[in-house]
Amino acid sequence: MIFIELGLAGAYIIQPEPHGDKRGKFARLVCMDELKKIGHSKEITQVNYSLTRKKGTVRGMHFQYAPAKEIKMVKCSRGAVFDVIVDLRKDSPTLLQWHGTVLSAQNMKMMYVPEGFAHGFQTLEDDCELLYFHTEYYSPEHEGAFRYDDPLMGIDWPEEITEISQRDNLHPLLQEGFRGIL
Ligand SMILES: Cc1cn([C@H]2C[C@H](O)[C@@H](COP(=O)(O)OP(=O)(O)O[C@H]3O[C@@H](C)C(=O)[C@@H](O)[C@H]3O)O2)c(=O)[nH]c1=O
Repeated sequence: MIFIELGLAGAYIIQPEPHGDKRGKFARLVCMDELKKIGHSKEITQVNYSLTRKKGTVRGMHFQYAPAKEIKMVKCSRGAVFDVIVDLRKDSPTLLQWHGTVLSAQNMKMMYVPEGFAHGFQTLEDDCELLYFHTEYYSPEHEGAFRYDDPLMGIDWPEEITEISQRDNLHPLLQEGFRGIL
């Protein structure tokens, strides 16, 4: 398991190191012992799954406020997605900066999303499956979100947007002068 530091402090790409043989592959995806290397000690409370049917679909941008703020690790287990995180941490020198990486079943990469970050993705193929490993329980009353096309961060989605939930389409833009969360 390799941890690749991103320009947004505390965020990583986790690169699993699969063992291959003629049957296929075996890989560890989450290992609390290895995660200590990046200072991670919180337990995983939930593992969630999503299937997105259509190429070009966007889901996001989502986060949870304190006291339900969470770390999540995101893995694409089928297909390929452009996965995006946005730094929303108050006083962070990279506040409102975003990072996007292709996660695919093939490359096995996982996004390590720290607390205080928003997350979203766009599918690059039909029928994409994601697995999420969370450190907090789902808490609708602490959910936060903003629009995927918020000009404050100007995420450069790689594909034409073909599908988005009504809820995601109605999220507000972040206010001018937004100072972050946490
Ligand atoms: C996120 C979530 C949703 N739900 C329910 C609420 C709703 O009825 C249904 C679908 O929820 P949503 O429309 O919010 O699903 P979705 O838009 O896929 O939400 C996900 O988006 C990506 C970008 C993330 O980062 C995830 O953490 C999560 O927020 O599932 C849960 O029961 N538990 C959960 O943890």
